[in-house]
Amino acid sequence: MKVAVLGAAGGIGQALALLLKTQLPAGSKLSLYDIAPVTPGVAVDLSHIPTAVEVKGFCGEDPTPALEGADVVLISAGVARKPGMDRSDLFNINAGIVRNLIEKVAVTCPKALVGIITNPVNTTVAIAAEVLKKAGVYDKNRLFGVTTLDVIRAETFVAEAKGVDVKDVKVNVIGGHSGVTILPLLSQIEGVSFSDEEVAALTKRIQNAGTEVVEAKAGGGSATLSMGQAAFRFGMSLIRGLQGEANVVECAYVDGGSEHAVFFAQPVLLGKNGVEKVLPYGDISAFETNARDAMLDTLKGDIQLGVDFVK
Ligand SMILES: NC(=O)C1=CN([C@@H]2O[C@H](COP(=O)(O)OP(=O)(O)OC[C@H]3O[C@@H](n4cnc5c(N)ncnc54)[C@H](O)[C@@H]3O)[C@@H](O)[C@H]2O)C=CC1
Ligand SMILES: O=C([O-])CC(=O)C(=O)O
Repeated sequence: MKVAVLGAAGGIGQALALLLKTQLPAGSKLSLYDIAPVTPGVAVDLSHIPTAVEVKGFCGEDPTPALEGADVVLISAGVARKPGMDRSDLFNINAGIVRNLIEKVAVTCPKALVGIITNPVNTTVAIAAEVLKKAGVYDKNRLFGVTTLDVIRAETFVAEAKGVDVKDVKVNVIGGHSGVTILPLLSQIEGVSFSDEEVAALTKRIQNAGTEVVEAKAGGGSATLSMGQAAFRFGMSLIRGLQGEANVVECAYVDGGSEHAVFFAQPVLLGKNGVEKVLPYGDISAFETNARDAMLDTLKGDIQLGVDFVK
């Protein structure tokens, strides 16, 4: 199994690379790429950790050597938010970065499963899809917007609020990955109940959790360590699916035939070809139905921005 991390010298990339180096299955290859010249050094640093995972680092303008033979590509290359910015403010810089990287993926490892972390995810995933379509290699089952951070935040905050073991809390988060497009389905969580006020407050906190970190870091960036963990969880689930493990389910932002929007985050069953099956997200409350319907104009607008960028 070969995993490539693009943006590997950054805050997310380094945290993710550490987790992958220590926990990928024995015999795996880890390939780190970033434009930053420090990247080969990050790989040398990690290579001193005694695990049976071979790690190589690449820098410069061309990611091709890092992508050769990759089964999974996780992309966190780009710029992060500062206080006062929305994720959409990152579009101007990150749209072109994702387009250029995906052009190389399309040529070098068109069959790889690709997880996009770079914001604004609602739009960058649409950009990636259009680039892959142009290259004639688009497979909707192999492209994912990584929304796992919303899931782990929801699970953490619910466990804290209800005083239950976080291991027992499973939350589906649907929609997209910004503001009102993030919709945690709190009504479905087994074993806990919430007042209307609690639902409103928890939903808002989960939607604004990225901003909570951006403000706490006070100009020093956005979530990196929790995102590293989230990307690791998602990347490992992709790998477990590729290896034929049964019942590997994650929420992700996919082109899954949703009635709501071309791309929509919902639970998917992962397998040897990426998305094995898009799963229904189940019954939702009146509050959640309203929130879902209210997000759709924003989400569709975000997606269209990506489509137009490539056209
Ligand atoms: N999907 C999600 O839930 C989350 C997404 N993010 C997003 O992830 C992205 C990365 O965040 P951080 O790691 O904190 O940023 P960072 O600034 O620490 O790292 C980004 C890295 O990308 C590299 N880079 C820039 N242009 C590149 C290119 N053309 N090719 C290869 N590498 C390039 C930089 O050299 C840097 O090392 C941001 O867009 C951020 O908004 C952050 C948190 C959560
Ligand atoms: O908020 C940001 O800019 C980074 C991000 O996507 C998150 O933490 O969810």
